Amino acid sequence: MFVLRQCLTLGTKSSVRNFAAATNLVNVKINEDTGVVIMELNKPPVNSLNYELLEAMHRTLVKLENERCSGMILTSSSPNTFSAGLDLLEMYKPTVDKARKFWGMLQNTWIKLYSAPYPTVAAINGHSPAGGCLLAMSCEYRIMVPKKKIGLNETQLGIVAPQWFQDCMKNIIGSRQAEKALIAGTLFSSEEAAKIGLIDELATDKEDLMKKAHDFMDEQLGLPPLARSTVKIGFRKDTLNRLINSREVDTKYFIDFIFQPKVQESLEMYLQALKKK
Ligand SMILES: CC/C=C\C/C=C\C/C=C\C=C\CC(=O)SCCNC(=O)CCNC(=O)[C@H](O)C(C)(C)COP(=O)(O)OP(=O)(O)OC[C@H]1O[C@@H](n2cnc3c(N)ncnc32)[C@H](O)[C@@H]1OP(=O)(O)O
Repeated sequence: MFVLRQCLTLGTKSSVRNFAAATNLVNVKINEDTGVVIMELNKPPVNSLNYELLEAMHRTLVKLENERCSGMILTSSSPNTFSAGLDLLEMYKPTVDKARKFWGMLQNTWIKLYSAPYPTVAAINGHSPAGGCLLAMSCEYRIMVPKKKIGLNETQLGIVAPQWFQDCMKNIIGSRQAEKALIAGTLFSSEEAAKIGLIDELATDKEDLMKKAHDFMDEQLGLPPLARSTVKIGFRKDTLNRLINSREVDTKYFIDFIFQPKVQESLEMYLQALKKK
């Protein structure tokens, strides 16, 4: 399998097809021999997750259900950032309708990604705060380049990571570590994240990152797919159902929370600080 993949990636026999996407916010390539898909987030400069990017991801995930997709590697085209998390502009002075639509699409995308039956790997080639960390945590396996930051830093911004973000972290690093990290809003270095198990492997550089992602995929493709996915969904169903059964309440929390004047003030200050950097 490894040799076959090397031949394919080195281009001796090009069987990689661009997956027709309605936008260029995600670049999607499917290897027609192995069925492995690479989904590259492509919203410069930092892949902040606005409605349009989430919608493009969601549409791709739906489309993959009807393709011969055997696995998916999620990565980013940005040189420095995997994803900067939710687009703060979606939360800063939106209309209620816009905020509701945005949150609904975030929920849709997360449900699809978290419940994908095929193996999913986050090839984290840059910083991955907040919603970026959520995307990475929703994959089954995480590999990260050195000296970048990852974590649910919401508390530090004066906002609260939603319950399902928190659940994802708890499922990966355990309740005690997650409680400490969430209360403090810790952003871990790649090296620290590897120590506590928030990421599974450290890569030496971007080339090594993709090699390791394909290695993990090769291992998974050797397993009986139905047994594999049944176990995966068994582990994830409580977390999934917790959101699925309370989507409306979760949306109401979000709307009530972001429309508080203090939260809007914090967002404004944070946005200004980011612009001044
Ligand atoms: C009871 C409670 C119930 C329910 C919960 C209710 C509410 C919860 C609500 C929200 C949950 C939110 C989760 C989130 O994801 S919030 C987003 C958090 N993200 C961050 O804190 C990251 C911010 N960005 C950075 O730290 C950096 O940009 C970086 C490290 C990712 C990359 O650094 P660089 O130096 O490479 O790039 P910059 O110069 O900083 O940025 C370039 C450019 O991009 C703009 N930008 C950055 N991040 C965002 C973002 N998240 N949204 C929008 N825009 C962003 C930045 O301002 C720069 O813009 P300009 O080029 O200056 O115009």
